[in-house]
Amino acid sequence: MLSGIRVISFNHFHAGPMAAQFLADLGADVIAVEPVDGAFHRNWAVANRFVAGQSVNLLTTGRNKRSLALDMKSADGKAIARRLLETADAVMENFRPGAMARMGFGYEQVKAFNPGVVYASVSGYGASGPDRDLPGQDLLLQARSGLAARTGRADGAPTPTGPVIVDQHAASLLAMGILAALLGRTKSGRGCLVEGSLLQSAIDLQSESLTAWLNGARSDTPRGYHGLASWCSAGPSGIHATADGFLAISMASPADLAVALEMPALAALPASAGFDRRDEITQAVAERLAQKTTADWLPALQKQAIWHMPVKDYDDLRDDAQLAHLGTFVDTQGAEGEPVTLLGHPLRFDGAAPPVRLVPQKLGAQTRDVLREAGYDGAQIEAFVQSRTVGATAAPA
Ligand SMILES: CC(C)(COP(=O)(O)OP(=O)(O)OC[C@H]1O[C@@H](n2cnc3c(N)ncnc32)[C@H](O)[C@@H]1OP(=O)(O)O)[C@@H](O)C(=O)NCCC(=O)NCCSC(=O)C(=O)O
Repeated sequence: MLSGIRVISFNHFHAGPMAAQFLADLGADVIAVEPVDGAFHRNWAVANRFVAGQSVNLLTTGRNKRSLALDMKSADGKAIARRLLETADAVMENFRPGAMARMGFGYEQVKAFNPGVVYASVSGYGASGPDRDLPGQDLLLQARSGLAARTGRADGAPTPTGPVIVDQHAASLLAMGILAALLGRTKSGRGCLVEGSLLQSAIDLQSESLTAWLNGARSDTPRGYHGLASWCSAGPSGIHATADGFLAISMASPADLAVALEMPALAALPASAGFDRRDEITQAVAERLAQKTTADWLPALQKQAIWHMPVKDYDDLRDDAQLAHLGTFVDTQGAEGEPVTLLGHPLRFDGAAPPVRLVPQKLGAQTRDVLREAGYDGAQIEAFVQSRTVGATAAPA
């Protein structure tokens, strides 16, 4: 779909590499440029988090990309980068604001020699403003944005929602922005600067609850599902313990619950009681659910068409027939032939998910190929390797 589109990705950590991977999955030629010692996300893992010699972070975001190791602070590295960037449809980076410009390749600098370029940046807090230089990291932004304060148990401490969800959303938004800019360019001929931030991603994740709050809705419950979304979720929406596990119940009317859970006291209540008497209903339902196992409850909940779901953990996901049907997990071979399991691309096009064309590559695996394509000859490339301007893992051709 994006075949013929060249993306030069200067990303590290999660948000930038993940956004680049979306484009790579869709067929773009994504060249991931890393320092000659490797980017943080390639190297960041204590020993037991390396899978088959590669960091989990690289396995997560390295799919379908070519790897170029390049010292962007050396004169030769800058010359190579310049040559590559002249051919770029899109450039991506997620360093702190100003880092790319210091290396000579900020938006204005690249636009001067590649006027049609789409240039995409993710920062922690925005490219300008009082907090622009703060380190941007998922957990910090969950704390900063209200997400942690509103999540967790109602009576517990602020709780992050899970690993790197803010980065993941920032990546999706950035990929969407890049695609829109590329599409716009086909009509106008002009490129543009696309900027995202983890802060705005974290805010965007809370669009429903925050919009309600901004418009006057308040909850007595500081945290938990009702603290986060009380304005649109009636009791007993939430996760409740059964005798042997947990069940999510969502948006059920008291009358339906009365039948499914055999709670006659609920039968006469109007649907609005789910809001007006939420705490009372929630407590009663929680007590009732705890009396039987999850499996015991399922037939009645299904019969009454109550929206429900047993809470699953990762072990369950591997055996989930629907996920398998969707091709969610891709068992393949890593860069050295070792067995690895990757996540597949989450969208389908004409019924099929984009394939894994390239597993996450060793650092600099395509350095020589990319430099040859850029017009350098074998002797020049080996001289760059010797001087550590580039890092290359493949044998000289
Ligand atoms: C993640 C960061 C806090 C990491 O900060 P730092 O490690 O201090 O890196 P900085 O971005 O400040 O600077 C990167 C430096 O690397 C240099 N650099 C980069 N690429 C190269 C190459 N190829 N060659 C030579 N030097 C290079 C670049 O010039 C900068 O140098 P100098 O100019 O000399 O400084 C920040 O990058 C950041 O806030 N990024 C924006 C938000 C974001 O996407 N965060 C990732 C979240 S991941 C996450 O939340 C998670 O995984 O969990």
